[in-house]
Amino acid sequence: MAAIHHRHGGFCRELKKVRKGPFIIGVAGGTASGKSSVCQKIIEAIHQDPSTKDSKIVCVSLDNMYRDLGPDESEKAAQGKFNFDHPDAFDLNLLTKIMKDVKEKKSTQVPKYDYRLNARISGEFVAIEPSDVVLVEGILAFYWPELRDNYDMKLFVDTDADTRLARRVRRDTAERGRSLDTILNQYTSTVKPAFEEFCLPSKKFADVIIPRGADNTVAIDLIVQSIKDVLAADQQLSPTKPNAHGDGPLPPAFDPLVDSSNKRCQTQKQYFYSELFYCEYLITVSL
Ligand SMILES: Nc1ncnc2c1ncn2[C@@H]1O[C@H](COP(=O)(O)OP(=O)(O)O)[C@@H](O)[C@H]1O
Ligand SMILES: Nc1ccn([C@@H]2O[C@H](COP(=O)(O)O)[C@@H](O)[C@H]2O)c(=O)n1
Repeated sequence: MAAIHHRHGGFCRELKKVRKGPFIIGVAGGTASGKSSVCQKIIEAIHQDPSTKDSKIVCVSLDNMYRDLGPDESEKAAQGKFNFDHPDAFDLNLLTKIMKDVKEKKSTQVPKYDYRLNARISGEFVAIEPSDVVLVEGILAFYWPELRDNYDMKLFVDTDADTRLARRVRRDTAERGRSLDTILNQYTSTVKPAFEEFCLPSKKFADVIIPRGADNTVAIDLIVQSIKDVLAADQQLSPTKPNAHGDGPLPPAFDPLVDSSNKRCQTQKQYFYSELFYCEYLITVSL
């Protein structure tokens, strides 16, 4: 029941024990499905809303977690023959360390990665500051249970393979210094088989599947609304906020009966969420 308790903590004081760190969202999907674009849209929407504009939201990309290659592997990579879509291509220790820092709301550093050199850029890092919401995106974001278990919400960006390949050709020729021949060889020899073996089966872990990626504004709006609800609940529970309710009665803003009687729900969307919260409240109290 942790997933229900922690997401709508206004109903349940146990929430404080369930999630102390940031709200962590895993975002998986095939290459060029639109994972980064979806994350960008979510971040923009949170920053644009006056009620959440001061919340800290950050994206950590598994693209920066590729491990260093040995000389033979580098040679293969230069020819487009190294399998960057296999779990072994990633630095799991680094990933684990960064997730630990992020969960504990500690500042951390993610190495910058150069796709032209197939290597980390020596001495260059992206700083990740302690955040309220952390998006973790990558083709294998759901693959490792130890990574997956950190997520409070899991999104799978589901874009058809033709569209993804077309986008990858455009992107990798323009931004990653690849020839068309190398891209197509890599795609058929490693990218596609690894997608089918490691990425696609992980779709079953998703809470929300987003067809068409960043074009799916309805799905993104719903996800953003859900994040805003979590941020609002966190604010209510924060001991530093003057309106924190501690062990007292439930705050009116989170009383499901008040919400479902529509006093606080001006829009249909809000009403939908209050109904959803009420259902979760009933499940919670019945356990
Ligand atoms: N909805 C879209 N329409 C057109 N191009 C898109 C769309 N979403 C992403 N792209 C382009 O496709 C490429 C891959 O998108 P990106 O969001 O980086 O995917 P991923 O993070 O899954 O690799 C980028 O060049 C991006 O500009
Ligand atoms: N040196 C590298 C490292 C990775 N790739 C490819 O990147 C893809 C993952 O990134 P997306 O933004 O597309 O999700 C993955 O499919 C790798 O094949 C690469 O080509 N070279």
